[in-house]
Amino acid sequence: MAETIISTDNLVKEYGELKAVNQLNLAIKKGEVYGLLGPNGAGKTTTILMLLGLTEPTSGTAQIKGFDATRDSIAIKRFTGYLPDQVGFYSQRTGRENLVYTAGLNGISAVEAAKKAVEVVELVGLTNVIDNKVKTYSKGMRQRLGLADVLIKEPEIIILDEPTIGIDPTGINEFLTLIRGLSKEQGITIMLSSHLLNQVQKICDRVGIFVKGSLLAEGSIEELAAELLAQKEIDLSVKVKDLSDQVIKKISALDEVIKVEKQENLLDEIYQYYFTGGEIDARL
Ligand SMILES: Nc1ncnc2c1ncn2[C@@H]1O[C@H](COP(=O)(O)OP(=O)(O)OP(=O)(O)O)[C@@H](O)[C@H]1O
Repeated sequence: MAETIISTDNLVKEYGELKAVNQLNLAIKKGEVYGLLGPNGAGKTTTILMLLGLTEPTSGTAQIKGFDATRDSIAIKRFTGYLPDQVGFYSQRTGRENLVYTAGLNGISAVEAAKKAVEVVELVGLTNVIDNKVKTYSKGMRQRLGLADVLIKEPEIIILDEPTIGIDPTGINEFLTLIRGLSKEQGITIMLSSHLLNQVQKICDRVGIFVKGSLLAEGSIEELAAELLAQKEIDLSVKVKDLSDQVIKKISALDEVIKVEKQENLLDEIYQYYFTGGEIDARL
């Protein structure tokens, strides 16, 4: 069994009356891709900031590789890369210049940084544009450059906060594949936050469902689905405009759908679908 590399113990963060993070206990294993899944405001960013020692817990502790996040944050930064949701680059400088500059800030010599920059841009697929100014990069390319910026430090752990926001669908798939590859091919432990289940389920070994500062459930997507949905019929009501009989027929034909029932009133039409779980939303 792999060792625990990221952990929190009854971690709490309060902002006045608000409990942004409430008695959080996490244990993330070395080499895992772990997804913190929750809606906006659930406390994901606050948790990440506490893990990195960038904000102090109200109570409880956060540790990475046995180092306390509050007391030993400098040690943690040496082996942990952090990709925030908005990565700041000098837009008038090229990708290469930005990488070499931040590598210098991390104590890497100019010669070494120049060499490593070539390696990491190859890994993230930016070789062709590395000498273009960052202002010409798309959001997806900026995220890749952000990842290159993190990789240049050769981290053992990478923490990403909502890494796919603003990227187009093709870019999202490529970026997620890249992240998964880093974990599986290089053994890097990945923790990422997201509010999008379909993205988290694509790449994460385990997922923690985080709502209003608390972890509601945790496990692989298969375990969570089994636990939450097994043998349960879900009654789903959807308000729609101009839904044709043909679409209703198609929905009825899905394996998961037990019954489709149309209800009408004067103001709107409500369609109810009964299904046993699974990927109905993705397939609609
Ligand atoms: N510095 C702060 N001062 C006061 N309240 C804060 C502060 N930072 C976060 N909060 C509040 O704490 C709660 C959790 O915020 P957090 O940013 O951690 O959520 P999140 O899950 O990352 O959501 P999002 O994706 O929207 O950032 C929110 O209600 C937020 O308004």
